[in-house]
Amino acid sequence: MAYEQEKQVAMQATLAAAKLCQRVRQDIPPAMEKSDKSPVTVADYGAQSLVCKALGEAFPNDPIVGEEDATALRSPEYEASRQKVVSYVREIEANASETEILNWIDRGNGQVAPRFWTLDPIDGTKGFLRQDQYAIALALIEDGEVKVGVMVCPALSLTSDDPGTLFVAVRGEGSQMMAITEGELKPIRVCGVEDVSKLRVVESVEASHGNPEQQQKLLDAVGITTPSLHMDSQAKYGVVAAGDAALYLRLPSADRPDYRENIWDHAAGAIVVEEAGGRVSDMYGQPLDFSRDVKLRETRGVIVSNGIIHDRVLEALKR
Ligand SMILES: Nc1ncnc2c1ncn2[C@@H]1O[C@H](COP(=O)(O)OS(=O)(=O)O)[C@@H](OP(=O)(O)O)[C@H]1O
Ligand SMILES: [Mg+2]
Ligand SMILES: [Mg+2]
Ligand SMILES: [Mg+2]
Repeated sequence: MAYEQEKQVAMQATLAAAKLCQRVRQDIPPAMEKSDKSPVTVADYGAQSLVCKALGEAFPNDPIVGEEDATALRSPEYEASRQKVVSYVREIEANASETEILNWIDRGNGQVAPRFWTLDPIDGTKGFLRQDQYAIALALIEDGEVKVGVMVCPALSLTSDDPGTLFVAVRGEGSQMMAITEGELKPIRVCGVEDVSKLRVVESVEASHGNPEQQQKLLDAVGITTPSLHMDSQAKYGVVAAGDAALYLRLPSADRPDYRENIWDHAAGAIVVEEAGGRVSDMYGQPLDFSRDVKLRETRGVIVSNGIIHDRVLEALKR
């Protein structure tokens, strides 16, 4: 099977990161503020450290484009947070030094290349802080295409009482999911359409990450009457891939028309949905191009669907 080593390493690494995130969340972490005013926690740093360590060992030549870097954490001001990151990472990597742990985080400062990984160590940090949904999202991009994607959603329960679901996809080989404590992967498929009005839709929790008014107008135009589920992070892609929702809408925010999506916020989710039989595009039907830049410069809005209703949504958007 193609990319088998990449798939296994990515799964092990993101599961270790998920374990760290769950540990941090038991202790109710405070958030630090980044220069763009968005939150980051010791779990974001710890998760990035663990995933980058594993990838660096298995694939030393692959750059990693990660969301976080250790600059703030190295400053005297964040001494206490740094110590916490070190202590949580050492619960999993017992012999790691502080220098190693910070250097692993900074492995995520790689550049887009013909083959590279993109990592969101915690997607949905606000959800993580609220005790809601979040995801550890990792994808391999090669020759202009996402080839492997893994998302661990430690607070998402789809199969059993076990909270925690892992999604994984390899290009051309379908998508799978498993309950994280069970360890057995099962194929997943998007849902069909019997009655459009009853289709389930997922949207962001944070109103500013989309355009709730426009999204509601669009749903009215398509004829969907079921109230949307609001969920943080790429878990939204997971529920579409697993057939629990038919549509994920993310129209450009009216307050921030200049905002461009980051590749790590979509790459893993996109391949998981596509390989489950769904479709991912921008609001004009254009595919998302993860191979050029850290930002999806040409992408306006993101539409994720079971495939069947995609054109109907794009048509309604045109109108
Ligand atoms: N204005 C704007 N528009 C679109 N997207 C934005 C915007 N601001 C931030 N972000 C990114 O949203 C990521 C979380 O997305 P979600 O859809 O999960 O939002 S939410 O969790 O429901 O708030 C979040 O990812 P994380 O930083 O990893 O949490 C951000 O990268
Ligand atoms: Mg963030
Ligand atoms: Mg994110
Ligand atoms: Mg993040």
